[in-house]
Amino acid sequence: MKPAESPDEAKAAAGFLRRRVVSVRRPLAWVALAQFAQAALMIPQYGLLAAALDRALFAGAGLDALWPLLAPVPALILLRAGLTWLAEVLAQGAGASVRRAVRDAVAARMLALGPVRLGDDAAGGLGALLVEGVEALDAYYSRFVPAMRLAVLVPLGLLAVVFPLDWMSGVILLVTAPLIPLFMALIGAGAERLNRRQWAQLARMGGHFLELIQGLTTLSLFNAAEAQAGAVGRIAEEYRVATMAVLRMAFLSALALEFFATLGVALTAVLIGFRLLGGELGFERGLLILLLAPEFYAPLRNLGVQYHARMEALGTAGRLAALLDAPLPAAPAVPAVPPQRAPEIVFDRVRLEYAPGRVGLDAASFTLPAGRITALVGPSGAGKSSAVTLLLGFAPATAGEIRVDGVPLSSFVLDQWRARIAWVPQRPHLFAGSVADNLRLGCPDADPDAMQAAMAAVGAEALLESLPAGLDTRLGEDGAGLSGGQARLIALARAALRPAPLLILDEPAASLDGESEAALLRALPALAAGRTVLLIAHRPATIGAAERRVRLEAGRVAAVEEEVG
Ligand SMILES: Nc1ncnc2c1ncn2[C@@H]1O[C@H](COP(=O)(O)OP(=O)(O)OP(=O)(O)O)[C@@H](O)[C@H]1O
Repeated sequence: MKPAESPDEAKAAAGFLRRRVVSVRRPLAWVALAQFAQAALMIPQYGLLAAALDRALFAGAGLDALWPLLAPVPALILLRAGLTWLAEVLAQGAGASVRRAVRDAVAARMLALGPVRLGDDAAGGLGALLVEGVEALDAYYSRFVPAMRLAVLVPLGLLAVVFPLDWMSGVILLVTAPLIPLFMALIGAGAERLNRRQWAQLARMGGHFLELIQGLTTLSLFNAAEAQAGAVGRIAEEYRVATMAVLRMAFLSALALEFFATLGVALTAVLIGFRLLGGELGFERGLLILLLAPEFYAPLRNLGVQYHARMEALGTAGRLAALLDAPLPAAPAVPAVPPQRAPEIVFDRVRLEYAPGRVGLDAASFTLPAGRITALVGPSGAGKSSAVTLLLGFAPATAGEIRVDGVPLSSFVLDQWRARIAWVPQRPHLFAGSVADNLRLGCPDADPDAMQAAMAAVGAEALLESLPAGLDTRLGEDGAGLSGGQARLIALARAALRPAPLLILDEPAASLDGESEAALLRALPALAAGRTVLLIAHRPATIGAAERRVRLEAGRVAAVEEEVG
């Protein structure tokens, strides 16, 4: 996804943030109430202090006379502290709940879109979006939204108190207050653009870092690690420049806010001072207004401080909105039930065009007969994986149709259809966890006996014996701790364990030694029993294990060979 730059995308970002306020409306209402109550208690607190000082200074009152005025003050301070704490806890809860909901939604969307539709996004960029991007939303909901409400409620409330006390001070507050939001809005537009740029740099840097880590071996071997590290360094420098621009803007706006707020307080103080001297205003009243004046500007200044939270959230919301609004594969109007038994699959003049000019399959017609092993063969780029991409529902056919027992593939609900498929991709992924955890992905309620049988079925008994804790052996991320061939054997056992009538194997013997390959090929008929098998194969031995061979060339079927006898 590109950085959110156009006005439409900026609007989508703001809409995205607003829509989510609704989901935390209740806790945020409580936050506003607690904060407003906390601010309201300031009035009796300062009122009592002003009265006590007035009596002490001008009426010579002793501690006995002042005691009833001062006694409630500590209780008011404690109560205000309690309310501040409560508002903070509630605000943090609201922020956390939005983050959780957005992360769940983004993760679900990524799963629903699948690898082909997500293809434009570098993994690092998506990772940054899920982690830092969602994190940036927190302060918007836990700080900015409450600050915005308080910036309206408290000044209005205080004006209602100050006007009856002294209309002149009321007018000064009323006139100077709008200058702060006005100035904020003026610099806001520039800050928004800078924040989006900063975010785009961060996503780019994430992508480069991930590539650097994933490709470390290749880069070291080609002596290119330094060049790549240099590229990361350059991007980090660009990120620093973008960040400094954001900070400069933040400091500039803070300076302006402080200036206007201080000016307002100073103006109020000077006018109160003159009128105190002239005897036009009582001391108690003047002092109370003077104590309240900074509190009048405080929520507005706080809003200015929290404004960068909005900018930061807007910087990532555009990308989150684009991801969450990306069109999902259309669900069938009248879903069909996918087959329970080995199906016959027909590709009927199927075309897959990933993007204009990027053709994976071109009017390809072939059949995978029910219960038999069909090999898709052909040179690299011929369209073999594209056929699998279509079967797995990661992309829809651009033209033509795939039928499963005569029913169009598009009439199945994707999840239900995928539940009927056992798949071993070219580079199978193993997750951090035990071997058993990885096997159970294929069949969640498989018991240890079934798992051992599955390992035996793919000729992996020797591997199982060599693992220090057998099925309970812990694996690192992406099967770290296993060789490529060992990881493939576990992925094959995972597919063997899955009770699915369609088995798709993408070059199953890749990275296996001769002995393991022979064991796997011996096990293949048992593995394939009762299933329709699609085998992508390059190696002659693997191709030989198939009963039918469909040769693809440049996305088209070049030949179909049937085993005789
Ligand atoms: N996600 C994608 N986006 C754009 N083009 C793609 C994508 N995946 C594959 N292609 C293109 O589609 C064509 C067929 O690729 P495919 O991966 O299906 O070939 P293959 O026969 O499986 O090759 P190999 O044996 O190397 O795996 C290629 O020209 C490839 O560049």
